[in-house]
Amino acid sequence: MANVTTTPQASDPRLKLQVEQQLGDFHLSVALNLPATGVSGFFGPSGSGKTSLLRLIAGLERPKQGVITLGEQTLLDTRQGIFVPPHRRRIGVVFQEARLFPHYRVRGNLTYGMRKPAAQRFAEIVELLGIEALLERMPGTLSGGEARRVAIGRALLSEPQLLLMDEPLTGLDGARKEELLRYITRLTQQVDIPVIYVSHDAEEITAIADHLVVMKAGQVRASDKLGALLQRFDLTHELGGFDAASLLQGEVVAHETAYGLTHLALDDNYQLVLPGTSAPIGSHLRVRILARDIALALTPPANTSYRNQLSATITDFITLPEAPYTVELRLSIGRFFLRARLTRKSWDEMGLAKGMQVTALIRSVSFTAC
Ligand SMILES: Nc1ncnc2c1ncn2[C@@H]1O[C@H](COP(=O)(O)OP(=O)(O)OP(=O)(O)O)[C@@H](O)[C@H]1O
Repeated sequence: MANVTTTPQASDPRLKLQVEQQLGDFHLSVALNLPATGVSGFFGPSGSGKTSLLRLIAGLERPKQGVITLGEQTLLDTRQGIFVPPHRRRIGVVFQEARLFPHYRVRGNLTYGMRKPAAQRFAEIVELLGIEALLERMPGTLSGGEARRVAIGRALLSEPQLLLMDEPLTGLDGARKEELLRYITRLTQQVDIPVIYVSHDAEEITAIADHLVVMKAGQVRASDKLGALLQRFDLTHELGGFDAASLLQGEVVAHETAYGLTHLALDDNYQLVLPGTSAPIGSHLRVRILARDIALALTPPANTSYRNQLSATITDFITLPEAPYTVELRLSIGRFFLRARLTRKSWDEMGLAKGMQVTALIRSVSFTAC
């Protein structure tokens, strides 16, 4: 797909912002550098300031004080009196609700505001979002998920240099939510436009984000690669608590079709067995595993139904004050890291300690591809 931006080094921050804003009793105070590529998730509880921050980036609000730059371009500099209005920022915004024009067909909604070069990409984007069959329909006849897909298509066809998505799955039921999340994930992998994705749902954000910004009470609590933040004990509560998880990425190397299993190579030494996927051999896949779905053994057990037995080292552990009877562990598996959680009783009885070699036992069904 055509690239609407120049291709900066991945390490170059694309969006830099430093803003202060008072909204009634709420004070937003944020300094951030976000990467040029991939999906940056804004995550935090309701009222932490995610939407307010998004509105500042889009130019829908003008902060009292701050600087926002996107690549080489200054969008805001209050000291120099620079404020680029929203329609000149080339930032696509997808809100919680689709906000389509009710009297235009889907095709008209998509082409409204479409920049000329994007016309060649029309068919490609329509296909990517699976909305070919909807082009002649009126917005009022679309389901919630379909309308969101059209809204995403419209934002993309305006050739944005940055795409903002504010809780695009809100209000959809389980199946529709999963379907739209799949479309969005595929889209963000194929369209070379950085995305900021706002959500308060830990599972949703870990499925889609590459970089994560954790917001709390108008401030940035943490900002880093998602995989790195998921390993942090101090963010356990924020990032899912009981559902704390790790991510692993690898290459699909085999499908056991007779048993509905897929083999994923993390590197030359480590392979995972997962529920079967349709991902082609050679493609890369990201999988999520909950800390509570990992068991440990001191030696590799024989005759077990665990399909994954991985040699691991305990690199760190902690007992969190909110869960005194469990032990949170970090395991290294080659160059990869996994979170695990055991009862304190197992930890004591097995005589576990930092630096010990163990076998991590994981059922194949515990992995979710994302
Ligand atoms: N114009 C405004 N005037 C007064 N208070 C405001 C205004 N806009 C936002 N706020 C307050 O700022 C806080 C942050 O709101 P914001 O919508 O950014 O949070 P959020 O993290 O996106 O929450 P949610 O997940 O519920 O959408 C809230 O307490 C909200 O009531």
